[in-house]
Amino acid sequence: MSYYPLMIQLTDRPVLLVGGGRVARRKADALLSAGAALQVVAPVLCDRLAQLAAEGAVTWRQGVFAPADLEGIFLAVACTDRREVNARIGALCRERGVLCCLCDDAEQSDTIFPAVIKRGAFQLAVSTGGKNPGLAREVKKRLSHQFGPEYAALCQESGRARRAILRAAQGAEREALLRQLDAAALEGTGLPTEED
Ligand SMILES: C[C@@]1(CC(=O)O)C2=NC(=C\c3[nH]c(c(CCC(=O)O)c3CC(=O)O)Cc3[nH]c(c(CC(=O)O)c3CCC(=O)O)/C=C3\N/C(=C\2)[C@@H](CCC(=O)O)[C@]3(C)CC(=O)O)/[C@H]1CCC(=O)O
Ligand SMILES: NC(=O)c1ccc[n+]([C@@H]2O[C@H](COP(=O)([O-])OP(=O)(O)OC[C@H]3O[C@@H](n4cnc5c(N)ncnc54)[C@H](O)[C@@H]3O)[C@@H](O)[C@H]2O)c1
Repeated sequence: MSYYPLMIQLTDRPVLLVGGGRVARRKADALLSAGAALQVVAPVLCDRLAQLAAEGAVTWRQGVFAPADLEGIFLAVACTDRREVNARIGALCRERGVLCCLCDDAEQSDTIFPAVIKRGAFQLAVSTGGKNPGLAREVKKRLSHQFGPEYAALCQESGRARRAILRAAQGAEREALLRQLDAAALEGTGLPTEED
C-alpha cells in the first residue's frame, strides 16, 4: 500500500468520529484544529470529548454506530476498540463513496493521519505509511525544536512579499526575486542550504 500526501480542506466539512476513547480524542483534536464540523457517535465519551460535547464544539449521538450516521458525511474516522465494527464502517464507506480512516487498519483506509507540526499556515507532516506510527511521532517531536513558532510569521510575511512580486514582476526577473525571497526568509533559521 502506498500513500500520497495531499493537503485536505476540512473547514465546515461534516466528519464522523466513531468511538469515544483515547484514540478518538486525539483524532478529535486534530480534526477540530482543521475546522471540521465534527459529529461523534459512541455509547460513552472520555472526559475530554465529553467536555467538547458540553461546549458544543462537537455534536454527540449517544449509542453504537448505525449506517444512518454516514448520511451526508465527507470523512468517517473509525476509532472503536471493536475490529469488526471498524471494518463494517470501512465497507459501508466504500459502498457510499465516503472517505474513511480506520484506526486499526491502514490497508483498508482511504486516508491516514500523519504526525503534524503546525506553525500557522506552515505545516510539516510525518508519515511512515502506517508501518510505525510511534516513529512518526518521535521524528515529529525531534523536528519540532528545529521548526519553532517563528515559522508562522516567516511563512505569513514571505507569502505577502511573494504576492507583491507576482503582481510586479514577470519571467526571469520574477523567478530570481522569488528565489532571493526564499533564501532571505530562511537565513538565520539554521536549516542547511543545498550546498551544505
Ligand atoms: C501519527 C499519529 C497521528 C494521529 O493519531 O493523529 C498516528 N498514530 C499516532 C500514535 C500512535 N499510534 C499507535 C501508538 C502506540 C504505539 C505503537 O503501536 O506504535 C501510538 C503512540 C502513542 O499513542 O503515543 C498505535 C497504532 N496506530 C495504528 C495502529 C493500527 C495498526 O498499526 O494497524 C496502532 C496499533 C494499535 C494496537 O495496539 O492494536 C494506526 C495508525 N496510526 C496512525 C497515526 C496512522 C499511521 C501513521 C503513519 O505511520 O503514517 C494509522 C495507520 C491510522 C490512523 O490512526 O490515522 C499518532 C502520533 C501523533 C503525534 O504524537 O503527533
Ligand atoms: N490509530 C491509532 O493511532 C491507534 C493507537 C492506539 C490504538 N489504536 C486502535 O484503536 C482502538 C481504540 O483505542 P482506544 O485507546 O481509543 O480504546 P478505548 O477503549 O479507549 O475506546 C474505544 C471506544 O470505542 C467505543 N465503541 C465500542 N464499540 C462501539 C460502537 N459499536 N459504536 C460506537 N462506539 C463504539 C467505546 O465506547 C469507546 O469509547 C484500539 O482497539 C486499537 O485497535 C489505534
